[in-house]
Amino acid sequence: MKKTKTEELLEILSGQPVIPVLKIERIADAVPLARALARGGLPAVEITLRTPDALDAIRLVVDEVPEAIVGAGTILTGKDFSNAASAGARFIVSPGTTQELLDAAARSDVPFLPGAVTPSEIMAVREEGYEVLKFFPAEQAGGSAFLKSLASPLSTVRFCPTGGITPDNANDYLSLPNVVCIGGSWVAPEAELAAGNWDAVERLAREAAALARKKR
Ligand SMILES: O=C(O)C(=O)C[C@H](O)[C@H](O)COP(=O)(O)O
Repeated sequence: MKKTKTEELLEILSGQPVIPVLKIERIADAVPLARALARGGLPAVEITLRTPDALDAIRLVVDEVPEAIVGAGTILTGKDFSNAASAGARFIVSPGTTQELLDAAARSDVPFLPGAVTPSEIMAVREEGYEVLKFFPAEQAGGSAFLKSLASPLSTVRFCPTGGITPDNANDYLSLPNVVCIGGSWVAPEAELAAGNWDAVERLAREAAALARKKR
């Protein structure tokens, strides 16, 4: 039987503890970066639409790095959604949720990870059929303590928190029952990208991939 979009999304997100959030300034970095992350054990990545070449970067990685699972992030409009889906993104991530995005997601076969923070926002998105959500900006919005408090009243909802997460606080999130994975940019630091230091990126990815969902 064909998987539902939620099943597809959960399969991708639960495959690794950390989803790298990538801002690709130089298109030439896209392929070696995705390869280094995959070698380190993080094949699923979120390429954000925050740079002019982001859609081209998605296309390139989809074409040239078959081991990568390419998602698109910073999706703010219905047009962004359809552009990213056409570029080959396998999942679509937004920092928040709008009706326009929900409509675009409903028309598409590509799974959507919508953002929500407050109980009311989460309940509204849940009414639309979403039970796997992005929680952004995680640290600034209340961090792991906030997420933990959502687990009992909103027990069916699970999150991928991002924003301000580092190796130092990663386990605070990964140890929560309502966290599927975390997102973060620390595995692809700008300085290492600028220097083309793919071995360093691979090392960071390997460390991130080894983060365990251990209990506190
Ligand atoms: O662009 C998006 O779609 C976002 O929601 C933002 C990113 O997830 C965070 O910017 C990552 O946060 P840092 O790891 O603190 O850099």
